[in-house]
Amino acid sequence: MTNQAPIPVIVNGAAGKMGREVIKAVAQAPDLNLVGAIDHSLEHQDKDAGELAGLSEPLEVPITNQLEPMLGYVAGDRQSPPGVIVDFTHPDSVYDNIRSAIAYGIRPVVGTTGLSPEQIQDLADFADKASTGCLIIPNFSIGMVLLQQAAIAASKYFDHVEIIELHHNQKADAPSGTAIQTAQLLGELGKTFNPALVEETEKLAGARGSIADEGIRIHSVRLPGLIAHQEVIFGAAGQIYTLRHDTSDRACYMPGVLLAIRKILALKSLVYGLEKIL
Ligand SMILES: NC(=O)C1=CN([C@@H]2O[C@H](COP(=O)(O)OP(=O)(O)OC[C@H]3O[C@@H](n4cnc5c(N)ncnc54)[C@H](OP(=O)(O)O)[C@@H]3O)[C@@H](O)[C@H]2O)C=CC1
Ligand SMILES: O=C(O)C1=N[C@H](C(=O)O)C[C@H](O)C1
Repeated sequence: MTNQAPIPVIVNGAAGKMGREVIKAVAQAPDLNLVGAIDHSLEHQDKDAGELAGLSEPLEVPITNQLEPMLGYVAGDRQSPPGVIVDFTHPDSVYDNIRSAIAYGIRPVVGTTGLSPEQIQDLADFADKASTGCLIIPNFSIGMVLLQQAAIAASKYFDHVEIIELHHNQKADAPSGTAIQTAQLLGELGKTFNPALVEETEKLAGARGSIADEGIRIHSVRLPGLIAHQEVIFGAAGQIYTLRHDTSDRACYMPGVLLAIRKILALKSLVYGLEKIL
């Protein structure tokens, strides 16, 4: 047991599916202190974050849509460790949210997907200049890290691979951040995947999915009833090797989110991917 003051945590996207889970997880962690809950939706302004998240007791933290005043308030508290903001918002807002947080010295733990490689590089440069930790984690579940590691191991032996990601149909971005990261991890091995055997014609545009930089095809499925699922399918003569990860509850992301909040205070730059902090 240490006597260290709890880490102040702000949740952005507090009324969303992930935001509500994060509020519950932070509220139950004795070394963390939920100090702010932000959501742009006017519907939820001034509601108690704990009650909105389904906790039986209020947390006395009202939802607000005022990001910058909240960042300023937490940055001004010199008695506590540096503040952390957890972002599960929207691809359209996440870049600006991260820049604002870093400008105030508040460490961003980012789950929101949809950032472009150029935006991530720009944020890495900004975090470097500010000597401020920033974590961008396309997938917080340990099962996905294990799937990706297994895919990296398999790719040594297979030259053909495609990815199918399946999500609920309220997801804004496609392909998923996780699928893009999985293709990047395989691409980093410097291998050319999927050498074409015939000239292919798409009779319907998109029939063969999108092609990530690494030549790996990604197919996106969106249906009600799904949460988040991914298959990485390797093929070779006479055999198929399939890796699959399924989520059945968003609670699966919370150990990774809490780990990221605790680890970010020791970082001075941007780190991408949960596997780098395990
Ligand atoms: N890294 C990971 O492990 C995971 C990442 N994700 C990603 O997290 C993001 C959020 O997912 P999810 O919770 O399912 O989505 P939701 O739509 O359920 O939640 C997003 C919330 O953020 C709000 N919001 C949108 N824009 C802003 C903004 N500019 N400022 C503050 N709040 C805003 C939304 O309000 P409104 O609905 O009114 O627009 C909503 O309440 C997605 O990018 C998703 O891909 C999801 C699961 C796991
Ligand atoms: O929107 C989601 O739900 C998810 N988004 C992330 C992604 O785009 O990879 C992580 C997980 O797949 C759930």
